Amino acid sequence: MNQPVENGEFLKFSRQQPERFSSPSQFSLSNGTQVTITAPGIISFDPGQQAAQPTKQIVYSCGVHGNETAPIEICDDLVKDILTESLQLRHRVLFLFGNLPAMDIGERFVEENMNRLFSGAHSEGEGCNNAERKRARQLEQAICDFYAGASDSAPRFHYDLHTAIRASKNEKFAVYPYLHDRRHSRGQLAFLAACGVKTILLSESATTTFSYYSSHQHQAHAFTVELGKVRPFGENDMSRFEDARQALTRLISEDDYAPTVALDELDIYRVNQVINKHHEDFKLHFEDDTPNFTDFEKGEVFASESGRTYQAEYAGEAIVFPNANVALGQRALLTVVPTTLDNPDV
Ligand SMILES: O=C(O)CCC(=O)N[C@@H](CCC(=O)O)C(=O)O
Ligand SMILES: [Zn+2]
Repeated sequence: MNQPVENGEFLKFSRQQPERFSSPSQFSLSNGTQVTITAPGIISFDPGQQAAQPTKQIVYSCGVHGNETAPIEICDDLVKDILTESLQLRHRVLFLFGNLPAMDIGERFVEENMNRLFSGAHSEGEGCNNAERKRARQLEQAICDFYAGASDSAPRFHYDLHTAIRASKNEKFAVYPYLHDRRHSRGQLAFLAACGVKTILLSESATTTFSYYSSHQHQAHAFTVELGKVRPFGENDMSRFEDARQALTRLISEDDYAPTVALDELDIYRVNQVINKHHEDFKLHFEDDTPNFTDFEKGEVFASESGRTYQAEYAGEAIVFPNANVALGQRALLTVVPTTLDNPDV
């Protein structure tokens, strides 16, 4: 059957003519790849007879924040390459283009930060069923259905691709969600390093982010991956994303892409403080253009609000994702301190 996505322009049609994908559809490419479109921005591929044994189950998500465009462009290109058969897959892969309305207005979100709505947070609180909550539910369901489509023993992966709001001393970095009783994976650190991501933040608490959802609910190897800085569509220097593009391509198209890394090549931090905003007068005590990973002296004040100040507990404690302009109750700042990973899993 002819494939109904001309020139592989799945993202373009998802944004401009979402009604084309208002009911689920399936079709096959001439190379045997089976395509399933569940909704605008949600498309999965199964290489069928061409699949490696064992197959991996890989999720690439992007645009959970609508203005983080470089990962959207990378995923758009990969989907086009698969649909036009210039890329042959060896593994099952699901692409999720998260927040289409926010992409259209070039903003992080429309009503609510979608990356605080997973693991059931979309259904908490009264009477709020906005588009971002519905989409978070739909994205969770897409992941459930996708992982259910292969044996439980097929390893699961989810890379939730972002770019950061501000400049960063370490341009590319990843958040490794809290693993509870599971061990960190050396192979995953090597894959991230191949993407150019050599700074890793080990989270030490449950969150309502997308990557934590896949990690905790589905035991996936899952990460929030920050590939650079937020820029409008068309204004990214894509040469800065070339390593990531190549590694993401190789993972889905090679039987067993298994890069290696020496742990001492990595900068590993653990999250020390998760500072939430509780009052409207919350303010940061450093300049707006202070880059991520700027470190502070012990006792220096990071932020304050009515009744509280937040300060460095360690010499060299560094800031990540500072943002005073978040909703009450949400994270306004992470602080991190260097650590080591003594005994990672394979
Ligand atoms: O640069 C910023 O302030 C935000 C960039 C971003 O969207 N980061 C993610 C991190 C999610 C995580 O902690 O795993 C977010 O804030 O949602
Ligand atoms: Zn983001």
